[in-house]
Amino acid sequence: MPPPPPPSIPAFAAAQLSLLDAELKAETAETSLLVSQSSPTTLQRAGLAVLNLQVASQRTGFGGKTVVELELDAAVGGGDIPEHGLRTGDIVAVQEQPAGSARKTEKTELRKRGVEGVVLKVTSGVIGVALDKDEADVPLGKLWLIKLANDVTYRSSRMNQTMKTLQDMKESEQSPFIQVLFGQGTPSPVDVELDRLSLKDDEWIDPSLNDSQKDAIRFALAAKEVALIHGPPGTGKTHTLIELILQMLKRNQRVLVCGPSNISVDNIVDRLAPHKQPIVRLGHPARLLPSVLNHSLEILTKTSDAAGIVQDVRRELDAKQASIRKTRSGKERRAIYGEMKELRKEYRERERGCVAELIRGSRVVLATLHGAGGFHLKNERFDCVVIDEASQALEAQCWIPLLSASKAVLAGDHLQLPPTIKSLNSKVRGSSTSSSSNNSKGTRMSLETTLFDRLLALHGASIKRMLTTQYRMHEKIMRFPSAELYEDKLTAAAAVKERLLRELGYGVQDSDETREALVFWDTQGGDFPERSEDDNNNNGDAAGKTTTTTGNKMGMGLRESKSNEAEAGLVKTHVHRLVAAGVKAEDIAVITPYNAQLSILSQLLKEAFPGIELGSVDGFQGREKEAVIVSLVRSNAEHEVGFLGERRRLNVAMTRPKRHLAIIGDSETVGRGSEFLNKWMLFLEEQADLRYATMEDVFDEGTAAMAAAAKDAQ
Ligand SMILES: Nc1ncnc2c1ncn2[C@@H]1O[C@H](COP(=O)(O)OP(=O)(O)OP(=O)(O)O)[C@@H](O)[C@H]1O
Repeated sequence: MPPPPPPSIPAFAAAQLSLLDAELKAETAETSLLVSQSSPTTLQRAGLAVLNLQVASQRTGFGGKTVVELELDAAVGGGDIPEHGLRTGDIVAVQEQPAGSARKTEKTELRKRGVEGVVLKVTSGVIGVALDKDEADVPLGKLWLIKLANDVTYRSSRMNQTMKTLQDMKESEQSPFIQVLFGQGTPSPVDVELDRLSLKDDEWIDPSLNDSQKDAIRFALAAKEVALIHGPPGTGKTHTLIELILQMLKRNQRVLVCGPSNISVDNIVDRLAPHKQPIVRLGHPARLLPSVLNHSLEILTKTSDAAGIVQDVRRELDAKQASIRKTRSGKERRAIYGEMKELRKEYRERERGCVAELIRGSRVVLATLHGAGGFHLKNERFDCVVIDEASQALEAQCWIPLLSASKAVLAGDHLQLPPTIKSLNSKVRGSSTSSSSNNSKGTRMSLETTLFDRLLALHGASIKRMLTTQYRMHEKIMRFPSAELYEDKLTAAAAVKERLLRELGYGVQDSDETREALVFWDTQGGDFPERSEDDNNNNGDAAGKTTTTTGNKMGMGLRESKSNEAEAGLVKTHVHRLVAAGVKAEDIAVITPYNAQLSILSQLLKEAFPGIELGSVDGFQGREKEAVIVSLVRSNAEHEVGFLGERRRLNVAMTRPKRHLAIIGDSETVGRGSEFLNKWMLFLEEQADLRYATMEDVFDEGTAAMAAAAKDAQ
C-alpha cells in the first residue's frame, strides 16, 4: 500500500496546536500540584523557595527591565541567605510571604499577586531578579521567592504563535522551501551542484575534517532547501557545523544558528568565536555561559558605538528609581512613576535602534529556537537556518526560526532519545505506541515525532548525510550500536579505537577491569530480583530528562519505578575495583533508567566515592565519561522490561563511555524483552568479558570492608 499523503500545512498546524495544548496542561498540572500542595517551609527545604526576603535595591537592566536585588529581611537578622537551590537563569515568582497563621484563601490570594522574573545573580547575601513587569508591581513587605518549574508557558506561546502563522498561511504565501518541508514539493537534486562545489584541499578552514564530515558539508552547502546531518554519538556534529557555518560565510550567506537549549547554542558560540567573524548571541544574559557573554546583545549594546546614547537614558532611569525609595508622598511617587514610564519608552526605542543595527551587521546570529522568536528578529531574513541537536527539539519549536529562512540544515541523531514529552509520560513514555492524535485528514501525529524524523520519513535518505568516524568509544564499545543501529558504518578513529582505562595516564594499574573495554555482569538465575515502587515506596522512573526540575526533586514522581538492591551492590563492587586500580571516581559514571535505582545507588556510592557521577540514562544524553556502568535493574519471572524496550534509550546508555563499559543486568529477563535486546544479550555473552554474578560478588572483600567501616563510623 502506498504511504498516506502528507497532511496539508493547515491540518498539520492544527494537529500540532492541539498536541501542544495537551502538553501544556500536563506540565502546568504537575507544577501547580507541587506548589499548591506544599507549604513555604517544605518548598524551602526542597531548595525551591527562599523565605524572609526584602528588597535591597532596584535598577534598570537590559530591555528596560527592572532588576530587584533581594536580601534577607532585617527582621530575621539579615546576613547570608540560607542554602537554596536557585541559580541564575531560573524563572521565579516574587511574592508577599504569607504569615504562618494565614488562612488558605489568603495564601492563595497572595500567590496570585506578585511578579515573575528571571534570576540574574546569586551571591551569599543577595539574589537579583530581572522582573517581567514594572517595579510598581513588586509586592511590599516580607517577600519570598519561588522557583517555577520551568518556562513552559513562555515557550508554548511562541510555538503556538508560529503554528497559527502556518495554519493561516495562504497557498500563495508558501515558499518552495516550506512546501518541500511539508511534502508539497520535492527537494531540488544536488548532484550537479556537488561536483561544482568540490572544495579543494586548501579551501577547508579545518584541515583535520574527516571524509564523511567533508561530504556532509559539501552536501549541506549544495542543497537548495534542506539537508540533514546525521551524527551518531561522538562523530563531531558540532565540529562539522562550525566548518559549515564558516563556509557559508565565505559564500556571503547570512545564517541563523539555533539549538533547543542554551548550552547547545553556547557550545557553538564558543567554538565559532576564535574565527573572529561578526556574530551575535541573542538571549537572556543570565542564561548564557560566561565565556560567550562578550557576544551577547547585552554586552554589545554597552560596548558598541551606538551604545552611548542608550546608556545616558539608563542612568537617568536609575536615578529616578533611586529617588522613589526616598519619597514618602504618594503624589510625588506617582509623578516619578509617570516620568519613568516615559523614560522607559525612550530607553526601549533607543535600545531597539542600537540592537537593530547590531543585528543587521551580524552575518551569524545565534539563539535558542525559542529565542529566535523574540522581537529582535521580527523582520530579519536569513539564507539558512542551522539547527543543532535537532532530534532533541519539538517540531513546533523548530518552526520558530524556520519561518525566516529559505533553507534549513538540521544536525542530530534520530536514533537517540527524542525530546521529553510530559503528556505521554503517565503510561507509555518513550514507547513507539505513544499517545497520538488524529488530525482532520486522519494522519497520526505525536509530539515525539521530530522535524528530523518527519523529513527523513518524507524524503528518505537522499536528504541526509551520515558522519561515520567516531572519536569517543573503544572499538568494542562501538561495535553493537554500529551494527544494529548505524548500518555497520561507524569506525573508531585511530586515537580512540584501542584506548583502555589502564592507559589513562595518571598511574592507573593493569587489572581485570582496566584492561577490558566491555564487561557484562550477568545476574541471571533469580538471585537479583527487582522490586517495584509499591514494595519500597520510591519515586518515579528516571526517564524524563527532568532530574533538575521540581517534580523529581520533590519526589513527586507518581509513576511506577523499579529498583534492584543486589544489583546496586554489584555496581558498588565494580566501582570499588576500578577505584582500587587507580581510576579516579571523577572519571566514572553510573547510569540507570530508573529513579528508584538511582536513589539506592546514590545512598550506596555518593559518600564512599565522592566525585562519582550518578544519573538517569536520559539525563546523560550528550555526555561522556572514561568509564560508564549501566545498571539495567529489570529481573523478573515475567520477563517484563518496561521502557528498557526503547532501543533509543539503550543506544544512549551504551554509547556514553570512552574506554570502559560495564553492563549489569539479567540476560534471562532482558533478552526476552525485544529482538534488539535479545541480540544485545547474545552479543554481550560472546564479545564482552562475561561474569556470572553471585551474591559473593556483591559482598566482596572491598565492599564488605567499606560497609564495616561505615558502620563503625556511625
Ligand atoms: N575530524 C576530526 N578530527 C579529530 N577530532 C575530531 C574530529 N571531529 C570531531 N572530533 C572530536 O570529536 C569529539 C566530538 O566532537 P563534537 O563535540 O563536535 O561532537 P558531537 O557529535 O557534537 O558530540 P555528541 O556526539 O556528544 O553530540 C570532540 O572531542 C572533537 O574534537
